[in-house]
Amino acid sequence: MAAAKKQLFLGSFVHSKALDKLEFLHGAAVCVDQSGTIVAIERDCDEANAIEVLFPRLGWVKAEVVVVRAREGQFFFPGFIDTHIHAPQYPNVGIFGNSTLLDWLKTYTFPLEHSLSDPAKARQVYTRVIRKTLSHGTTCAAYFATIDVASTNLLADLCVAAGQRALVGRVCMDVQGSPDCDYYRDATAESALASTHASIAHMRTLDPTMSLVRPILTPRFAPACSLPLMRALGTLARETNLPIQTHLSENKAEIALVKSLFPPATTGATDDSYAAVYDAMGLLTPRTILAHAVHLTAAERALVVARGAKVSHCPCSNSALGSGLARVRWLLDAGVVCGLGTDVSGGYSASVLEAARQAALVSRLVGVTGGGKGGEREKLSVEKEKEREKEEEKEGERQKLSVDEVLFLATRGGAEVVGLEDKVGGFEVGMEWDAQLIGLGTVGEGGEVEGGEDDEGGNVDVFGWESWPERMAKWVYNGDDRNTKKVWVKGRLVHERK
Ligand SMILES: O=c1[nH]c(=O)c2nc[nH]c2[nH]1
Repeated sequence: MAAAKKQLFLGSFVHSKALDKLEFLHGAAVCVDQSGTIVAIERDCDEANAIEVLFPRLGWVKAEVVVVRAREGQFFFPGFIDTHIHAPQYPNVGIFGNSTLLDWLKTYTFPLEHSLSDPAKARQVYTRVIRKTLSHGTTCAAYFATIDVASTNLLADLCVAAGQRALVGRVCMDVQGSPDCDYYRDATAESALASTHASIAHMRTLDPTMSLVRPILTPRFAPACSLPLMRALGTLARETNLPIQTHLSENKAEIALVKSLFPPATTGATDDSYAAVYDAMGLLTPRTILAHAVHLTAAERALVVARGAKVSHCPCSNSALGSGLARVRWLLDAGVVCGLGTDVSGGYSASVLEAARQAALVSRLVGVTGGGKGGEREKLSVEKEKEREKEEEKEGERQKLSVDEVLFLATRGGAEVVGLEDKVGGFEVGMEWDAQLIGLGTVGEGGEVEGGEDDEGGNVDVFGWESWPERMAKWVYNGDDRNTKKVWVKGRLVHERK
């Protein structure tokens, strides 16, 4: 369902123009037609100008247009794209104890996912996770559901009803005892495939033009999938052009497990790396989303680039489960397209803004732990050692992701990861109006927050002397859903903070 009316948005607009460059448009106008498409963007244009100049150009009549104004200090920003989130795990956010990936799956995750074959529970959880993510400005999410077809289909139904753009994947996992999920798995590769077809068919009927919701093939991760299942999903991807999502190289024990389960002689892979297993199964495509990619080797990175597969960087989860520090600059340097994932509930928050904040912070740690290089260190003379230290310091600095960069990953980068870069992620004529209205707190002369001491600005206080880049930094490092005043998808208002 799109916007029913023509809309004129007025005020400040901020979006990414390049990885390291936010663009600020102040006193601007954006026209959005009934289909939710941006049809005009005009700088230095107030309401009177828009009516006088833009409307005749568009053949619009004033009476048919709804006007939405950003107040002084507020700004429109593209909706966030969560490139990796497990909808059924939402009730577990923040609950992970001291576990690491494989024991976390067994202790916390599989029992919860299994329980969502209860339709009432699935409805409760999925309704909540959609509302929660919309309230944080997530206009598009790549969701893992569960192995249950009915509740996966329900997730897709609820996304359409709530107006959230989504890729919805029925999880495929047919391996017995690896890792320890006999009660929660597909009985065979054939039944996994049949269930996948059933949920694809449902989504094709639900949204035939895939204007909001589309299916995505979802082999959970190599240790939970048989070779016949992975091979069949690779073939299906080739035949249908459907996107794929899976996990790659998240945790060292997982990587060791993959090496032991899939020696190259069994897969026909060129080497024993994790990425090579997926490649041999036809699962590395330009439409593949690889979550985590924390411990990739240089050869795996080159393979990912060669296949055009994309990476979902999940810093909250990587830190919570102690998986490691993903080297995002190292990935970007090689041309890997990256976006951000909350990875609920390995990740403790459903907020992409939190993921952006953690991406910035983790990149600073990558910088001080060897510039993303690692490995054996050659012994050098004192002089040469000093030179090396200087070089490493410089390289460490370069690992840091700026505010502009993490906001790019949260929007434009994410759009490319989910294959929607022509539609969403920025404000351009021809793109769709997936946007959020952000409001920060304005501190008055007496130190009070204008509009009242309620949650007007949430955790962000703006004193008025900050530059716009500084306001963006305050938002990234201190903002939350209290700053997300309104959210639109395809021109439709899907969330409003009361
Ligand atoms: O962060 C993760 N969450 C999961 O649910 C999962 N399954 C396999 N590997 C995984 N990693």
